[in-house]
Amino acid sequence: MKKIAIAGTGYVGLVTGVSLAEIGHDVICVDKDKRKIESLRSGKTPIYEPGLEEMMRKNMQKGKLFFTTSSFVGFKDADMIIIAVGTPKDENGTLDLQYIEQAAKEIGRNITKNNAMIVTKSTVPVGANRKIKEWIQTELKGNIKFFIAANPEFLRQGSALYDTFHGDRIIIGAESEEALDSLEALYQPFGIPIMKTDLKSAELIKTASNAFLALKISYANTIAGICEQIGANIEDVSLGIGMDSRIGTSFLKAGIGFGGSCLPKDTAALAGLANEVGEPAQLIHDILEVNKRQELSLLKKAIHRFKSLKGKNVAMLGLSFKPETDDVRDAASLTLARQLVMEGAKVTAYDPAAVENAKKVLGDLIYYADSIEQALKNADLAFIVTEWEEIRNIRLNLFYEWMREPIIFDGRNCFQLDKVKKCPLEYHSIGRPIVIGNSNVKRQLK
Ligand SMILES: NC(=O)C1=CN([C@@H]2O[C@H](COP(=O)(O)OP(=O)(O)OC[C@H]3O[C@@H](n4cnc5c(N)ncnc54)[C@H](O)[C@@H]3O)[C@@H](O)[C@H]2O)C=CC1
Ligand SMILES: O=C(O)[C@H]1O[C@H](OP(=O)(O)OP(=O)(O)OC[C@H]2O[C@@H](n3ccc(=O)[nH]c3=O)[C@H](O)[C@@H]2O)[C@H](O)[C@@H](O)[C@@H]1O
Repeated sequence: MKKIAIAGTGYVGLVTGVSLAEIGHDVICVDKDKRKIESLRSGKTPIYEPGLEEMMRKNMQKGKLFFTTSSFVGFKDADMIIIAVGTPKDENGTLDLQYIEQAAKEIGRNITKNNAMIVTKSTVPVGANRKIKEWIQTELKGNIKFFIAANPEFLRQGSALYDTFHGDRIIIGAESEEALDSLEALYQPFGIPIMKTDLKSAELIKTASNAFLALKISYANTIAGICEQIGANIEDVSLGIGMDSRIGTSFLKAGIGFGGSCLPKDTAALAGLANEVGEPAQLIHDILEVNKRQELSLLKKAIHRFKSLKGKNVAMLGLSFKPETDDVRDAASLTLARQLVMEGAKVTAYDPAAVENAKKVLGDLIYYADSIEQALKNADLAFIVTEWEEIRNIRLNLFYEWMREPIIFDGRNCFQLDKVKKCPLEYHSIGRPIVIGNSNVKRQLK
């Protein structure tokens, strides 16, 4: 078994570290963030990810998994170091490599083992692994040989552990056969198909994959717009398109747009790369344009419906960029909340996991509720932004019971239209006809 160090204990680093410990390696996770490391040492994961905390504690108890803030302690005698630090968007929309550079230099200063493998899991622009090699080399003491490899990560937040053990493929890119073979051996126990390639191809596979997923969503959202104009139903249209096995049904779900820390950022990075190398790539720019419009499409419908939202009590159900995560990075909820407030609305939001993170971004711009009921009480209209199970399972009559006016703008098409029709609701969704439900309504919809 190898001694493996991980730089960065975010979604990717922590899940990777826990999973490698689970298959028997000795893992030490290094992070600059003292609070995170303290929390991890006490057995608490700072992120919400199903099954992760239990597996982490088990491996800590077995003595297979450690956490430190010290690069020296983490990297000094590691056989392999996996870089999993963040690569956020910089002000030009490209991937910011400052944390990668710091980590690479710390690795260079601290590695002692000859033939150590330095593996980059963070999503990086094409060419970054070459830079990583140079950054390590500038700091190396003595004549230590090391290998670099690109090993992009494809896990999804909310199902990160499941994806690590059941992913579709593992991509490894390296300059030498030795490095490729060593990584192949590491990943064989996961029983997932492994593809070996060169460094640049591995790097490009990552951003091109995320941009393709984003493309499918923007395509579905574009078709949803057409559905609204002609009175068709996007749910059926997407299903019908996706039943062609060459297309596939996944990632064709129309909604309020894609968010999260990766799809928007990686699509922008790919568009940036195309610009940089002088390759026309309007298609990739359009993916982002469609998404920007989509985030505000429901708001437009609400403004059209009410003429003005000034003074309206608006309930917002869901803040995270998708269910089963507390992450609000690039979530549609943020754009929508800000815009609603600009329109003069009073917004009260509920989310089962993401309120604390949303508060860090939105502060007291909006109100936060402890329950769906509290958010909906006396609301003039409600937006559904994230399809948490709890939200999908609301008994439809409760909208009527709790809200001042049961008028819903559903950004995730949570409810079937024939069920809505039986309830006293006004229901607007994405790519489907507006439904004015059962007229057995005590209050007249204004
Ligand atoms: N979140 C996701 O679902 C996925 C993310 N990725 C990519 O993986 C990378 C990491 O993403 P996340 O885990 O979401 O990031 P994150 O922001 O959750 O975590 C990054 C961690 O790195 C730490 N860090 C920064 N500089 C450091 C250094 N020099 N040494 C040690 N630790 C350092 C930070 O304190 C932070 O805890 C990004 O490039 C991202 O694009 C790839 C696939 C999935
Ligand atoms: O590089 C990354 O970080 C990861 O980015 C995405 O994973 P993630 O951001 O966790 O979330 P997704 O499940 O892809 O959802 C992204 C957004 O698209 C939206 N979406 C997804 C699917 C769909 O059909 N329609 C749709 O609007 C979701 O609501 C969400 O806002 C990819 O799915 C992962 O493979 C990749 O590893």
